[in-house]
Amino acid sequence: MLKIKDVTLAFGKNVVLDDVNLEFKQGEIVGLVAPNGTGKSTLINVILHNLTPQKGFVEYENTRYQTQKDTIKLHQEICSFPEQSDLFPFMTGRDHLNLYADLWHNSVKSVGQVINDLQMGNYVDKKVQTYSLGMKQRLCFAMVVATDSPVMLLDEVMNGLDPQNVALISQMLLKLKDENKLIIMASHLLSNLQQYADRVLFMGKGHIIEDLDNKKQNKRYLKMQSTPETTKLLANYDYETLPNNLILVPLEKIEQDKLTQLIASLVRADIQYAVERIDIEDLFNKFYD
Ligand SMILES: Nc1ncnc2c1ncn2[C@@H]1O[C@H](COP(=O)(O)OP(=O)(O)OP(=O)(O)O)[C@@H](O)[C@H]1O
Repeated sequence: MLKIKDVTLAFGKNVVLDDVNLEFKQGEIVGLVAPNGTGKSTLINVILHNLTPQKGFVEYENTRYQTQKDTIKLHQEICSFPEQSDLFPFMTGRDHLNLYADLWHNSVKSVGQVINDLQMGNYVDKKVQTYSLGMKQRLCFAMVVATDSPVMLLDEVMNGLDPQNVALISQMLLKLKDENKLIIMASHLLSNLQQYADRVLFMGKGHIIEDLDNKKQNKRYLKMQSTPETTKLLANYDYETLPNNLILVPLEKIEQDKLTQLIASLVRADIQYAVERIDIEDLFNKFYD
């Protein structure tokens, strides 16, 4: 179990984390979602001990960052996504993977398997200086996988990837979850996160403003754009309008007859609608006006 206990971190007067408490379990994919500059990377840096909070602590499997020995132990268990600028241009991708596997004493997962899983065979033996942005990004992710560490912190792992690579990495994340890894990832790719995240933490003003169980979003809504015509049709219904002008009508509150009537009037007026769950993008619009 990874615990964040009473953590407060401020840069001068800018309180980025204000008494934050969180617990994370193995086998969980957790998305960190918030607008730019809210504190996602700061939270990841606190977990890594790159930043020391003014108050509170981080604890993993009953160990805190107290002594140098603790820090070494925790850094064997937690691996973060490297920056592309950390790569060595004159080394090959395979050299990087071997380096990370060695540093984290991974003797279980073979580097060959990681290369196969991430379809890197055709370029992994070339020097990194010949790689495109997307190839480097895939290598950085593969380096984390090669550590086989139980906790993986991924800050913007999908940046710069084409849809096929996004799908490949998403598939790999599910495999890692099956291997009982705890994966915490900051991402702005909300529809992608929705496909596999177990939990989504929305951050704002120093706090976790919503801790969403993404697997239990069963409620369905009738969704449509807000226009004078739709608001007139909905005059006798309960609904909410998000800042992006999307109307959400909760279906659980409408009787069957009234719903049939409403849908018939939407069809007659040629108004586009959908019946869906509330998605992460809708919630983003709701929370960040
Ligand atoms: N080293 C630092 N010194 C001073 N302020 C900092 C420092 N690092 C981050 N901040 C501030 O902390 C706040 C949170 O930044 P952080 O990088 O954690 O946001 P983020 O949610 O990860 O943003 P993004 O989506 O842009 O990556 C911002 O106001 C930022 O300016």
